[in-house]
Amino acid sequence: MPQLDEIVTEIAQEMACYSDRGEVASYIPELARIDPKHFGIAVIDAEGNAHIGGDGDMAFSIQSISKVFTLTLALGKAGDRLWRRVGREPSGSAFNSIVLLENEKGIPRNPFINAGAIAVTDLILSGHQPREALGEILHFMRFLADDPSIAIDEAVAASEQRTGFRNAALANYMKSFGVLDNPVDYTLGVYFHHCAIAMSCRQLAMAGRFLAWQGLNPSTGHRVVQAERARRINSIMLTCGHYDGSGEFAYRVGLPGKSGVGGGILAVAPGKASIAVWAPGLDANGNSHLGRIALEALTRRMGWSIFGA
Ligand SMILES: NC(=O)CC[C@H](N)C(=O)O
Repeated sequence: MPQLDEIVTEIAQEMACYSDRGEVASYIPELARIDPKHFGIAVIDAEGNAHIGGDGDMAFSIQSISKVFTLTLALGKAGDRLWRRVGREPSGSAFNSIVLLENEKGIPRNPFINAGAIAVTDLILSGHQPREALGEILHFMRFLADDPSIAIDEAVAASEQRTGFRNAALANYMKSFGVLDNPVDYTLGVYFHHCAIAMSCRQLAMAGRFLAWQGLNPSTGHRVVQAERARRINSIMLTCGHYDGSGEFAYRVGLPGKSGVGGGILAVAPGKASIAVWAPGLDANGNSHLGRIALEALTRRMGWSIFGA
């Protein structure tokens, strides 16, 4: 698709010129060192072609984007039982907020806020050692992206482990309601490490293909999940994937998407493309500032919003 190639190149050039790039996450010290000038984009189209722009092959910390893949694994393990320990409604509050947990008896609003993702990680961990659970998550990412080189950035994991007091508070609070089965330290250790997986936009867009093609890996025809499950994961990405910025993201971009504080966003144009962007500067909700602007430009030019051209 030559037109798509041109659009991706144009967007990468446009993003390089922006001066307002948002603020790099500083609460994880290792992420604070990343240069906000980076911008990467990867679009994998229906023919399986990868269109790459800017730093689209540079690895970054995927952070909360990993929550899409842990949710997929946990649903594979527990099916609808998962929804007994986590909800699927937007929270209307920050990704690391604790306020709703008291009223809702330790049941997090959705699997993408930190509390929800910690509860999902705890479910994956049950019956395993932390090392095995982490191995399963990493193996799944490598399999989906068809790339065995994907690895965890240990410096990022250690950095968050040292400073993740708020996540520890969320986990202990849920534990007090009996929502977590495993020792809090074990669950948090696996959570911090899967957030610290490093991937490029190309690798992330590859890994997201099953969500754009009804649960199938389009290049092998291999089924990752049932079509219904892919559709449902997409719906949660649309309503909850950007925390308290999910409404704005739907309004401007019009695709299911999941952000991470490393500045990445995975977005899904069903039947059309799997897309990843990366720009480390964040907006007030902790979502990539330029990443959202780039996705808005892409969906507008391609007519890809799920709400119409
Ligand atoms: N929004 C995010 O990417 C947050 C993930 C990060 N690891 C945290 O727990 O704070």
